[in-house]
Amino acid sequence: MVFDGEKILPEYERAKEAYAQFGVDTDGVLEKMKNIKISLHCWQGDDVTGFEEATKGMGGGGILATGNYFGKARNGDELRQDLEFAMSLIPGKHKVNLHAIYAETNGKKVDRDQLSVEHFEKWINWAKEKGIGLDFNPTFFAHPKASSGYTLSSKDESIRKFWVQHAIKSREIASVMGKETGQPCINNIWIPDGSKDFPVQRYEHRKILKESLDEIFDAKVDKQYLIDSVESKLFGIGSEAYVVGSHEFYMGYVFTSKHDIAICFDLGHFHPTETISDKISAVLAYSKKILLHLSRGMRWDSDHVVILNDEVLSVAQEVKRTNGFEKVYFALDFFDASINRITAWVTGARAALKAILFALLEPTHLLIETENEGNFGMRLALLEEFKTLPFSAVWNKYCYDSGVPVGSTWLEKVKEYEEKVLKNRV
Ligand SMILES: C[C@H](O)[C@H](O)[C@@H](O)C(=O)CO
Ligand SMILES: [Mn+2]
Repeated sequence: MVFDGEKILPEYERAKEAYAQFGVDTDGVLEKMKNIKISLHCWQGDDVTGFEEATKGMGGGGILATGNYFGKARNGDELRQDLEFAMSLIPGKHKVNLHAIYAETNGKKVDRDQLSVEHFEKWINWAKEKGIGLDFNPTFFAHPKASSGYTLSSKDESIRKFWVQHAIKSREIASVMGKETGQPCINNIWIPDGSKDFPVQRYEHRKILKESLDEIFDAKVDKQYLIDSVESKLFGIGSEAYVVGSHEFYMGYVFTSKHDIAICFDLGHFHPTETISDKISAVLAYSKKILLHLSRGMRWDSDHVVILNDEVLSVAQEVKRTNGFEKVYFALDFFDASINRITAWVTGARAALKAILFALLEPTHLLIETENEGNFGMRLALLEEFKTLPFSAVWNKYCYDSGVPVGSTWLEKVKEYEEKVLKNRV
């Protein structure tokens, strides 16, 4: 299929008219898309391995990338090269999300409680050069001090202190990343703490976690460019019965903390029939910020590649309908090692952007009118009609304007990259 200006532009003009009939200004929506940022998670590029020699491939903490597709990035340069290539296929200017295990320490063993900004210099310089923002995550898994299943909620004071120190260091690193790139850096805390079978002491660990979080957030770190967030989970591999940092735990924590902390909702971290979309307006009634980890739960797994499914669409619609684009931050979180990793990134990012564009193109004002009139039949019928407006012509225009491949043509570029670059990584 060939996509060029001669095809894209007239199709867009027709789509523009179709949307205008419902009072939607497509040019205005495309302008808004320029401000939409998705944080691209670096860990899809190497199956969450990281660069620490001592813990490489240690896994643990419920994090498990399955599959053995060739060509995964083996070091910082390869990972940055792959990210750059993926970003060249994704419309818009986005961010990159790092984990502490992606520190570059020049072959020196630096334990996580000793990490500092110098170990992320290459990432920061690269981000500045590309004009992209960075986000950050302390890594509480794949480490001998996490092998008991408890980190920040550990009863062993030396273990707990180690992880508190790691979290404080991470906040310091994120704060500098934000300042250096001139864009807020979100430092997200997710811990794997929990147990396989039913514990009898649920409260004790939660009390300890609360104390650890207080210590972490009480530490004086410049917050001008730093956004703190905490992420809950329902269960993980090895923590099927009990997760210390549950949804209720963190909701209570962020709403009662004296510090400004965002809650992170991972789409794969809830009961299979529970939706994030309904939580957005509930939380925005109390909080100014939400971080979303866009993922796709599949039975026991929470980390499949994002696709344009009902839930991702509903999430984007809720953000639009609550006027929440300034308050909700979008990040990707999945890891699939069974397919080309660039394909995974690009598919997920393009799906998320499609959902956001679709939501922005919604004639919401008409839906509100019918709802206020109590005409719910009309609301339902309009929602169905809007699904077949010529969305794809606007999406193609967005890709075209952004200078990235239109339609499925990006897959040819991935094939070339696979041949030229990925196949040489043995
Ligand atoms: C690697 C990430 O931090 C991790 O996926 C976390 O965000 C999560 O969702 C764990 O299930
Ligand atoms: Mn997550």
